[in-house]
Amino acid sequence: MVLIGSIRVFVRVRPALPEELAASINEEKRRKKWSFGFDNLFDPSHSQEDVWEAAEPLVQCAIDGHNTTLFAYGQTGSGKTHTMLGDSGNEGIIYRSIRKLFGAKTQIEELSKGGKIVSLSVELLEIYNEQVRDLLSTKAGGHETSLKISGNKAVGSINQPVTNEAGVFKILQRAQKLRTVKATSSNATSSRSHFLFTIDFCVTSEDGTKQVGKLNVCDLAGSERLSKSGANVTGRGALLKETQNINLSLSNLSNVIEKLQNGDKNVPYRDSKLTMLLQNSLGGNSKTLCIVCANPLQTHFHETLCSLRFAAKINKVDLKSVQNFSA
Ligand SMILES: Nc1ncnc2c1ncn2[C@@H]1O[C@H](COP(=O)(O)OP(=O)(O)OP(=O)(O)O)[C@@H](O)[C@H]1O
Repeated sequence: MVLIGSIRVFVRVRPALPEELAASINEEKRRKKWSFGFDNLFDPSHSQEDVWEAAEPLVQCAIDGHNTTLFAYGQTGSGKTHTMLGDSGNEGIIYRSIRKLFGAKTQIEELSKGGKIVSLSVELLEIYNEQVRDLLSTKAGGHETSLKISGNKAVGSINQPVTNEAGVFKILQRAQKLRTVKATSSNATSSRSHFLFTIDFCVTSEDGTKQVGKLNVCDLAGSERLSKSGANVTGRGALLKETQNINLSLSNLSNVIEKLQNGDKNVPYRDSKLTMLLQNSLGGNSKTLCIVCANPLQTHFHETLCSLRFAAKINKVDLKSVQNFSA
């Protein structure tokens, strides 16, 4: 993959889950076809390893000193958390990125050659109901405190220096437990917040020159129609507010990317916390990969089509590399 230009888009259609299989048998096939162009398409037979192999060059870009962002977008329950975080034994992109950095024949060793000093630090934030929270806070209830943003930084957030794989895994696992997750009508463990994992690199040469790079990996909260989430039911006001906030910030993200693609000077970064924090990592010389996740069932056809339209909007590819998708 040649990493020139701005945004790459992969689409990943997850397999039907055992409990969904029975429901999908009687689904009527649609006749109408839509065609979209993407950089990569993963069907249900593709593994975490396959997705990692395609995403790895982007992680390498961060190590080489670029501001790089990978984010997962899609309907609730479509496989974003599975793709970005995964489970032990079936790890997703964040865990594999850390292994790439610190594992055998490490990138860190490579970077440290010739007396260079490599320092790394990790930041873990969630954006819940348009409030930025620090998942690395160790104060009791500290992760529920809302942080202000100045420029594109969460004021007072912890940048935890890290030196080894085990250390990063430990803080990541703790942060995952603190993340706001709730049951919705579509997903028993739905992430109700955007999860932002950032690793900063700084390589200082003997003459004092510094090379910095940043890798952001975001597991975004799932988009969902109010009726499907069950949020419009009386007494579920909190869920309604969450769903509205999630949808609003995802539509702001889409607007920002569209304006960047069009070369517009007025990019509405300040319209949501997510785009404020990602301001320096979208556009310009940054490298961005969006993994659009999709549910394979016909019942979710409209949501899948919306996600694919979002993907098509941000991924203006030339027709030579078009792959077809029909739903
Ligand atoms: N490629 C896959 N292979 C097998 N199972 C998968 C795959 N992708 C997702 N799943 C399973 O599907 C379910 C929903 O996935 P996941 O929680 O990752 O969705 P999500 O998009 O993060 O949802 P939300 O936005 O509600 O948090 C989980 O049980 C997950 O293990």
